[in-house]
Parts: sequence; structure tokens; C-alpha cells
Amino acid sequence: MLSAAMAPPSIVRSSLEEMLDTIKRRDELPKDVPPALPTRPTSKSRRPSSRRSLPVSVKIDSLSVPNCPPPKEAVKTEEKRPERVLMAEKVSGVKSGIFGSTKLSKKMDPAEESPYDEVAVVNDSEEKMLERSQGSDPSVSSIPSSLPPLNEEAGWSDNAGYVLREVVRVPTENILPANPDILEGVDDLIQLSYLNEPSVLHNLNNRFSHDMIYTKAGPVLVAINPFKKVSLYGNDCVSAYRQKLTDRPHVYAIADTAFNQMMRDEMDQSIIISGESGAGKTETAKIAMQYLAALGGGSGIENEVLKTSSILESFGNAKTLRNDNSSRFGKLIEIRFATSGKICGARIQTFLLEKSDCLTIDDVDDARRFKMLMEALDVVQIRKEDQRSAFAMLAAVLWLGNISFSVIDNENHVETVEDEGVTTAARLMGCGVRDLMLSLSTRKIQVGNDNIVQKLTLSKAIDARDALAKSIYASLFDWLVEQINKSLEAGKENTGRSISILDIYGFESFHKNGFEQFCINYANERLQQHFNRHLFKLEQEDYTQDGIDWTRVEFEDNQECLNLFEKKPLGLLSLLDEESNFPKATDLTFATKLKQHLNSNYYFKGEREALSKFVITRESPLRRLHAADSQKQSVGAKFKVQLFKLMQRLENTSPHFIRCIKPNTKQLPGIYDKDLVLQQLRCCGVLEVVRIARSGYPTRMTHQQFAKRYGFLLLEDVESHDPLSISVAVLQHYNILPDMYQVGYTKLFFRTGQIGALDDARNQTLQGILAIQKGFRGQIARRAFKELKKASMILQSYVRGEKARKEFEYSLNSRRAAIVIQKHVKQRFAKRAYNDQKTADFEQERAHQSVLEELERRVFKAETALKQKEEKMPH
Ligand SMILES: Nc1ncnc2c1ncn2[C@@H]1O[C@H](COP(=O)(O)OP(=O)(O)OP(=O)(O)O)[C@@H](O)[C@H]1O
Repeated sequence: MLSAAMAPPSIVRSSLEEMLDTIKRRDELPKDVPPALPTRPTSKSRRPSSRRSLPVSVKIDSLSVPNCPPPKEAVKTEEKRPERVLMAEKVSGVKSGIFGSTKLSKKMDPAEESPYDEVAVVNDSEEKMLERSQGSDPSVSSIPSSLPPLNEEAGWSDNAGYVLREVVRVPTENILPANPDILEGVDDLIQLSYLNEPSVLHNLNNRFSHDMIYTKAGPVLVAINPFKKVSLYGNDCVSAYRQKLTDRPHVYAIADTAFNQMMRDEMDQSIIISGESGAGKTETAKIAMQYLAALGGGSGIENEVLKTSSILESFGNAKTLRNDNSSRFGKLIEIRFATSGKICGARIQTFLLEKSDCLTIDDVDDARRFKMLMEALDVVQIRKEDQRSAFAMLAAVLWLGNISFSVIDNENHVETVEDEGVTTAARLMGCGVRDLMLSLSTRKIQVGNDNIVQKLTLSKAIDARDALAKSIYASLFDWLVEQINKSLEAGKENTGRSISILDIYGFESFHKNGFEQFCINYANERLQQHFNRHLFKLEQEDYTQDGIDWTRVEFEDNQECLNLFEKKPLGLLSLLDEESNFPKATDLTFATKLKQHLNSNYYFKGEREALSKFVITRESPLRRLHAADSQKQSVGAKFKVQLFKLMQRLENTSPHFIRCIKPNTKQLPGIYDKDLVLQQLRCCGVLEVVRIARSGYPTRMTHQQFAKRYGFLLLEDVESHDPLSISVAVLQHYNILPDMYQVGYTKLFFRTGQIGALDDARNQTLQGILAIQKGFRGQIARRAFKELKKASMILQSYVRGEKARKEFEYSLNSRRAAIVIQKHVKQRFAKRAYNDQKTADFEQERAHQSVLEELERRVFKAETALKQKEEKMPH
């Protein structure tokens, strides 16, 4: 260990000066690294304007901080070193760290942070210095932080805020530059100033640790499986992408682009999702479907499309070593859209169902899943009767597994045991028990014109039984897919526009690989070819054909590996078919044949220790196959045809690629296994794609398209000019720098972001035009409205006057009539009242009269009586 006490300051200083000089010189590194993107600086991609005298990647802590506590002990353990250095070591395969992978120093407050948790590295000259200062032991791995401060006269005062903490020996050629802090966790790997594996790994890790699982790698979306719920989905998020409120990398963004391109270019699109088993392809496909359903929903069919996943997963997924819910089939879901952009149907194509099963899976509620399945079967309108038949077949497959055999002779020939297994299976399958028992234990061979029945040995009988179960299951699966397709069939309004989502099994390698793994990996090689074709070959061919200046980017072409599978007559598939036609063919004879014909092929390896084994290697240890164990003659050929058709279909679409990455094999959240991630990134050539995308011209348009789209931006009349002159005039008008584009024979090629700038100008101009049009149209409309209003008011006044006059006359007449009527009525009432009064007066008079008469009568009577009384009285 080197300490301040052991090293006199002058020696240390001169040695450090020497070392820092070396580091300064290394600042001119790296020659092989492409220059920073010559795009317009954005807030994210802008590099620091002032450069330090140390490379950005070097971290040396403060020498001038007197309070820096001396190290208690040298930091030796790997755990204490920053993650990035460890990652870089593994990547480069060098025992010690990578210079460039250390981080630009953050200015540390010695009072707050321990100065011992960062690392610096030295190269060979630093090593010499160390040897000098510490004696002869070059393996010393640290120098102290408590070196005496250097003063400004030393000439590198700007470095005085740093001190070396730990020394890691690195061969110079393994030193890679790190990116400045400002580029930490960028959205698109294109933005990295230094594009190397450690930087890419670090960037992805940085994002992954913040739950930003999506990153763009130029035109490709890299999706790292979080193995946990992340809050990146849902209606709000969908709306944000639909309304273009965000442009962060996301599956939604890819689906949105595909949809818009389909509508704009009237061309079918495809979203090709690839990655290893368990990398998240199926989930990603579902997320893309959800977005498209939200975008093109409304007809109700989108719900059916979404429900299909549940049916397909129930019948086609299984637990494997790599994934608890592994799709054991590939699928292409073609979602069809009407001209309006509404989903009008869908079609599903499946590939090669691998038929193995596992009974229980942790954390899976079978009852709930079953309920969901039953609902989904109803939604896609599979009749109840058919559903029952399907479950009967499923039960038959399970009962077939219970069928056993008894050996009947010493040649190991067998007979089927007649038990519940065979009788139930026969009943469910609708065949005779005897027939089933016979067909499982014998085989027919045609010899000349005769059919000979031969008894099977135990192993052959078991194979026959399993093959029958698998074939019933496969037919059941195909039948289900057919029913789903019938239900999702597009109506007449289908315009033929579609977005196909391909979710196909990733490369597989198990301890013992079967024919299915062989086919799966073959399909993956084909897809890799498609990826290469679009992102490397076609791209570069396009540049060359159009005669533009271009430095080729090398990529690994897998054509030779594909030839190994496909070439006739000596490709693996042809040889397999040929061998299957021989009656006495075995795994061993097949393997021997392969070795005989293919040993010279670079990608083929016949294994010595096990005669019936062979290996196909390309790049990666992941792509190893051991033993092809299928004897079926036509399955391979059929699969090849299916694959070719798929490729043809994909070729007619505009592709969008999503690369799913599995961060760890434990299927756990928060674990980022750099080696595993790197292996996958290498496997799919992510770095090369980024390299092409950033050094290339990702946007291109024919002269005609360009002139039509942007020609109107020129003020002059451009009608009479040819498209190329118009295009060049537009570019000059908008000051697009010459190294931002290239003019090809037929097309214009633009660097990233350039067309965006032009489009902004176009949109602004269009908006301006729209505003003027809006004002002008508004003015015309207002004037027309006013005139119309005036005319209608005149018309209304005439009509209203006439109407009022008529109403007045009418009411006058009514009034007059009313008065006459009133007069008569009143007269009648008056008359009646008068008569009544008269009658009453008369009656009263009469009554009065009669009272008077009565009175007179009474008076007369009284007078008479009085007279009589007086007469009688004596006088
Ligand atoms: N975006 C995501 N968010 C949360 N979990 C995810 C996501 N993507 C994948 N997963 C988890 O990872 C598991 C495996 O994903 P998935 O089945 O999609 O992988 P795959 O690549 O389709 O695998 P295989 O090729 O075996 O079918 C899922 O069951 C889920 O638990």
C-alpha cells in the first residue's frame, strides 16, 4: 500500500504530473469511436461546451481537500467498486476495470460523502509510476487519498479537485470512453456520444433501475422485462401517446407510429417482437394490441381480439425452465382496419405448437383463469356444444396418458392393457376400445401389395401413444384458432389494411433439445435475417443504389447459417426428410449422415462424445442445439413452407421492431444481469443498428415526395420546376446544413431529426395558412351572414306586417261581433230582469192589495160586529 508518509511529495507530484499528462493525451482518444452526432443540439444530446483537461471518464477526487479522511483500508473488494466498472470488466473479459467505464466525477462535498467509494484507473505509464513509488510490487491496487495537495504552480490546477482512490490495471486497448453525465439514461442510444457495449449496458441499466424499461436503439425499441408491474400503461398513458403529449420510447409509441403510417401510406405494417423465452414478447404484443384496440376501437370487435389472448394462452402456453407462462407456439395476429381507421376484423396464424406440459405453476389461480377462459370462449362465439366437445378432447388427451402396456414376449412386444384409461379415452374419442388398443400396440407396413401388421415394442408403443395425444392436442389447438378466425373475420368494409403483430418464440436451448427447439431456432434465424435485411442490408443497399457517400457498417450476416438449414439437397431439413424415408433410419444414422455431409460447414459441429448429437453454433452459446429426435418426415418441410409464407407476408409490410430483453434468468424484478443482457444485445445486433442509424440517414424520401410535401413552403410558384430543384431550393431556404442530408439519384436522405425540423416548419406554415384561411373564411361567412340577415329581416318585416294586419282585422271583426253578441245578450238579460222585476212588483202589489183587502174586511167585520153589539145593547 502506498501512503503519503512513504512517498515524498515531490516524487508523488512528478509522478502524478506524468500520469495526468498521459491521461490528458488520452483525451484525444478514441480514434475508432464515431464522432458525436452531428444533429442539431437538443437539451438531451448537447455536450458540455467547455472541456476539462481530463477525459470525461476519469474520476479523481479532490487533492486539495485537507479534511479528506485517510482511507481505513484500500478498497479491494469488487462489491465496493462502482457497478459500471464491474460490468465493464465482464464485458471486456479483462480482469481489471475499463478506464472509460468509470464515471465523470461529481463534485463531492468531503463533509458529506465518503471519498472512498469511487474508482480511478491507470494505464501502463501509471503503472510505472506506481512501481516507482511503492517499490517493486506492481500488483498494488490502491494509492491513498491523503496525498499532499498540489499547488497551482504545478500547472494543472483545474485537476486539483481530484484524487486517485483505487488503481485498476487495464491494457490500453481495452480502455473505452464513458459518456458525460448529461447523457445519463438517454431515451435513444443514438444520443450517446460514445457508443460502446459498457455505455449501452450502463444506459439501459440506469433506465431499468428507474422503471424506464423502454429505450430506443435507433429504429428499434428495446424493452427490458421488469418482472413486476410498472406504471407505464393504462388509459391515461394511452391518451398521452394518442395526443402526442409524450415521445418517450414505449410500445404504445411503436403501435402509434405503425397505425399512423398505415393510414398515411396506405401500406400494411408489422410489429415484429422478438427475444428470448421469457423476455416479455407476449406481454409486449398484448400491450401493442391494447393500444391499437384503443385507437381503432368502437366496433366491439376489438374486445374479441383482446380476448383471444386468453384462449390461446390457456391452450398454447406452458411452464418451462425459462418462463412460467411460455408461449409454446408462434403467432401472427393480423388486425385489420377499415378506411375509417376502425378495427374491422382480425386473423390469427399460429406456428408449430410445442406440446409438453407442466401441471402446476406457482401464483396461478387455475379456477380464475378457467373462468376467464370460459368467458373468452363465449365472447368469440364458440358454441356451448363445441366447447363441450373441445373439453372432451382435452380429457381424452389426459386419459391417453394413463394408458399402459404389458410386455407379451421376450422381444419386448406389447399389448395395450384394457383398463379405465383406454376405455374412457376410446369413449371420449368416439372410437371402439379394441380399435384403439390395436392401433396403439401395432403398426401396419406395406410389403409389396400386402399389408403386414407388426407388434410394437414397449418404447415404440409409448411413442405412438404420446404421438397420438400430441396430434389430437395439435388438432384441437388448430380447430380453436380456426373458430376464433371465423368469429373475427373482417366484414365487407375491410380495406385490406392491417397491422400484423408477430410474437414468436425466442431462441431456445435446453439440456436436451428436441425437434421443436430445432424448428424454433431455425425460425429465429429467419427472423434475424429479416431484421438484418431491413436494418442493415436494405438500408445500406439503398444508400449504395442511390449513389450517396457512405461508410459501410459491418454486421454479421446469418445467411450461411440459414443455408445450413435450408440448402438443397444437403441442408439439415432436406437430409432429415431423406433419412426419414429410409425404413431403418435411426437417430444415429441421421447424425452420422449429417456429420458426413455437413462437417465442413463452419456452423455445424458433430459431437464426438455422443454419436447421435450435433450442434449448430452462431455467435452465441444460446443458440446451441443438441440432438434432433423427430422422425416425422414432413413436419420440418411443412414448417419451412410456413416460415417462407410468413416471411413473404412480412416482406409486404413496413416493419417495426421490438427487441425484448430478459434482465435475469430468475424471473425476478430489480436484477440486471449484465452478461445476460449483453449476450442478448449482441445476439440481435442492437449496437450495429444504432451505429447505422446514427451514422446513416434514417429518413428518406423520393424527390417527388419531398417536393410535393415541402415545395409549397417556397414563396415562388414551383409548378414549372422539376422535383429535384424544388427539393434543393427548400433545403437551402431552410438552411439545412449540407452534412445533414445527401441527395441521391432518386431520393433525399436525412440524418436523424432533420426531417423533424422541416416538418415543424411545414406544420407552422400550415398552421399559419390555416389561420389566414380561417380569418378569410370567417370574414366571408360573416359578410354573407349579415346580408342574409338583412334580407331575411326585410322579408320577415313584410311577412310579420301582413300577418299583424290580418290578425288585427280578424281581432277587430271578432271584437265587433262580440259587441253585437254582447248587446243582444245584455238586452236579453235586461229584458229578463225587467220582466222579473215587473212580475215581482205586480206580485208585491197584489199581495199588498190582498193585505189591504184583508184589513178592510177585518175592519168591516169588526165594525159590523160592533154595530150589532151596539144595537143589541139597551140604550
Ligand atoms: N411489460 C411487462 N410488465 C410486467 N411484467 C412483464 C412485462 N413483460 C413481461 N413480464 C413478465 O414476464 C413474464 C414472461 O413474459 P412473456 O410470457 O411475455 O415472455 P415471452 O418472451 O413471450 O416468453 P416465451 O417466448 O417463453 O413465450 C410474464 O409472465 C410477466 O410476468
